[in-house]
Amino acid sequence: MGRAKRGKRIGGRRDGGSTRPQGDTRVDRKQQWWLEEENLHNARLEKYYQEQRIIPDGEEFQQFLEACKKPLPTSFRITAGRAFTSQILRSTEEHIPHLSNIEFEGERPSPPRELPWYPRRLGWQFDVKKSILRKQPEFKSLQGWLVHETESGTINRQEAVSMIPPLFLNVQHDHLVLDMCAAPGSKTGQLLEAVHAPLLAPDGTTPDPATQYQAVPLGLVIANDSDAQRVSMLKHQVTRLPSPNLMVTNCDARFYPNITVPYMGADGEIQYKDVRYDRILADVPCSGDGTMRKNQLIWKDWTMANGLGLHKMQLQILIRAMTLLAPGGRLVYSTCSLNPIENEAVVAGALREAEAAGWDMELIDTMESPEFEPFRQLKRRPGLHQWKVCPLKNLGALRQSRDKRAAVKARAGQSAEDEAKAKASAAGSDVQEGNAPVNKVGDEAPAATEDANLQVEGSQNDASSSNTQIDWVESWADLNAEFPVEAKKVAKTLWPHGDEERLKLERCMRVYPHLQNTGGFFVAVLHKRSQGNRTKVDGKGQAKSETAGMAEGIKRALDRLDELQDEKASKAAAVSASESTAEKRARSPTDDAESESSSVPMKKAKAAAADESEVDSKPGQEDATYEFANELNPAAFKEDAYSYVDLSHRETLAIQAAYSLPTSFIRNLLVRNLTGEVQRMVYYTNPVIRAILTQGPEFKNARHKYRVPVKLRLIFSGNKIFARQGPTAGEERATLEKWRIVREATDIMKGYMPPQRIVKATLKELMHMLQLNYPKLGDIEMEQLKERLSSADTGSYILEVDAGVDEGIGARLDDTLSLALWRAPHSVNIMLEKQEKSAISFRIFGRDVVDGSTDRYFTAQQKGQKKAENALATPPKAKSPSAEDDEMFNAPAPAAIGDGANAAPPS
Ligand SMILES: C[S@@+](CC[C@H](N)C(=O)[O-])C[C@H]1O[C@@H](n2cnc3c(N)ncnc32)[C@H](O)[C@@H]1O
Repeated sequence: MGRAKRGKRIGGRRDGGSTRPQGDTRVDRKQQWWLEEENLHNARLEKYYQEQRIIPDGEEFQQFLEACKKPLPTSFRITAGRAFTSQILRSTEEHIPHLSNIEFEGERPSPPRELPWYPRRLGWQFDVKKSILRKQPEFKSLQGWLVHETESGTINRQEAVSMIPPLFLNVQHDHLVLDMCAAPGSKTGQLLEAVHAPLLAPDGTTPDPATQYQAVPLGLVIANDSDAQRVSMLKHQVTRLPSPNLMVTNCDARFYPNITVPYMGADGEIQYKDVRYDRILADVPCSGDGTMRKNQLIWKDWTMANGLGLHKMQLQILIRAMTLLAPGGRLVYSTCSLNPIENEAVVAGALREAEAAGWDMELIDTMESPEFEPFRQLKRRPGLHQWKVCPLKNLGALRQSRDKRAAVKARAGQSAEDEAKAKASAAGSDVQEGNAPVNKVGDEAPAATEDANLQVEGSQNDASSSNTQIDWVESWADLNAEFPVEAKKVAKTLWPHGDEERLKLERCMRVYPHLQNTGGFFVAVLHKRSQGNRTKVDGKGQAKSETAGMAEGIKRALDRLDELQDEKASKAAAVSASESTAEKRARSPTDDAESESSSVPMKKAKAAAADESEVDSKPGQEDATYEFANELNPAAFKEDAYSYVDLSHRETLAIQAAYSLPTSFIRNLLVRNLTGEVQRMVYYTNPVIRAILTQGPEFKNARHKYRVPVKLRLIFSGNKIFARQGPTAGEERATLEKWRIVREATDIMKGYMPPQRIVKATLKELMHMLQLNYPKLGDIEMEQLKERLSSADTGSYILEVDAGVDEGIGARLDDTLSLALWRAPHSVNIMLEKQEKSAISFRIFGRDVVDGSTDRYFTAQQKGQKKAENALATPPKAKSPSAEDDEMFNAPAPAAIGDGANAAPPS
């Protein structure tokens, strides 16, 4: 029973969003409990942290407790590096004067204020009651704006403290990043944004705005979570920020698999190596007591056992992270718990393990390093050198039971002796054994059974329990001396070892609620200096690890492999053109091998890597279906295949020709079927992901025709790029009409569009198009615009609006705006959902100019009908994790979000 409960807690810890599906009755329980303020008290929790001395006893500890009992302010961050980033920042600032000095029902709510430690003014926080948001007009309008922008992905609701760990990773364009415990994905969002647009340069200065944003950077983010349900929330969250640089996996972080890739170093040789990451985030499952301001049930449910039960798993995850980190790489370990057992004890345990393994790991001093200068204003306390341990939740019961047994034993011994003496004195003769009424030892005293555990746990769970005594144990040796059987199950790493100063644990960061009105958090930033004696060597004597900055070597190797493939293909084409069938038959079978002679070491390395493949194969499996591949996998895993497109397929060639795309681009087009045929939706990934998915032994191996990355349990990758238009009865469409560029691909395609496929528009023309929403060509009243659009062929375009100001219409655009445009035979459409068009209109024109009446997809009636249809067709979905539980960010009526903008527009 106890174990099941703990398991649930691990998977269910929430941070930056809730996991609870709509209609979950636990939400009601929470709300009910929330209202009773006297519940915000837990004598054991308070005593535990007082005795741990996480904060000096006295006045400050009281301030800490008071802050823990106040509701958490709302915070959000503005998506960095996108076309509208500066516009959103300006809108946020423009709201402030309107929200200052407002009095409502006797209160003066405070306007949003920036988080002083968040770089480039992109983090914000405010503290306003829901009743004010609903009724007070200016705050109501702020809420409407936040709803629009959150849905558009330009604003992200996130707890302020949860924004800290990714900041200290300072992710750059070429970083290989692993987010080990990623769901629901608030921090993954930050990491992904940073790969596209780093918040800071590597030295902590502001990056050059001209090069800050890259649509397809070299690096990648792998977001992983072991909980299948939470992984689907993660997928939902990250697809708000479409990226070709993301993979989502579903593995246990403690055993996160090695990913093997080709790598070309300075010597020009291609070797196969295991990926070692430049940046790793281990935001591990924890007891979550730092979130008590948001999740007030913590006051009720907290027990010491929560942290104890998680310590071992946290340590295992951190050690795996250290293993997977590239020398020169950086790792952040974080929890939203205040408990040293889950924090300093884990970091110290892992550092000791690293020392033993010969890895040069150290904690980074974030106060000293100039790179972290921008975060100086983050108020924090140093990590602890000392903490206390109560290693067993039932220690009191064990002691009682032991003492009782000893007493019984003593009594039994005493009475036997007394009786013997009495008998001896009465009879004056020898005592006859067996006559004495000796109790069986242990009859009365319960042993240390589960029942005993449960009894004690029950009393500990009671938040109002007056029994606050905590049975601290000085050291593991003391526990072993007292209870050797139990001690064997307890990790020695729970206790300080006396080396905490040497390990510089003070460099860890503790953020407390009272310091700057936030939740509580723990963050440790670690650095790996050099590879020690644990460097793995494969059968060929090649080092399998690599220093930071691997992405470039992977790309170089992939380019060379592509070249070799092209050479081979053109040779084969030349041979088949010039040779007769008879000559072909006579041709030496070694010719093909010779054509690759320059890559002999590579072939050997590939063979060696293929031998390491973990997936089984049996003869005859080549023809098996994808379902069969699932049977190979013990844990059920259903995902469609990932195949890069067949370069010689008719549709691939047609897309390539229609959009004049280089082969190097086309190679990165991905489809979700076994054959690589281009059928309905085409995705795009960056080359490093292609290297992982096509060149690793799992995928190279001929046995794995299924192209389902079973070992990695890949759940999601690829940015939608082309969508096939609906079938046209009886006629073949021209390619440009058939393959539409989807809106998520605008940034990727911008740099590749032929000039004739870019349509320029002024701010006034943009306004006109938004007003018409989905105009027939004949409805366009601006003659030049009408002419430009009418003379364009049907198909996909990028509509480009230059930055500028048009005072006549009250418009201002800070950065060039690019939007996907579809030119149908009789109409044009900006490929955005109506809500997004409204959001853009607000940003540029300060008001919503979009005419809803011509919206063909989202009229109120259709919305209602669609919702009803969906409800019948599909089980209820979990809410967006970023929006749940937060009225501020919830649309009053559910918005029709879905494939609308990407649905095939009528021709
Ligand atoms: C603190 S939450 C992560 C929050 C997330 N980083 C964010 O910012 O949204 C911890 C996550 O770890 C996951 N988890 C628990 N055990 C795990 C394991 N052994 N391997 C990987 N993930 C695990 C849980 O499912 C949970 O989603």
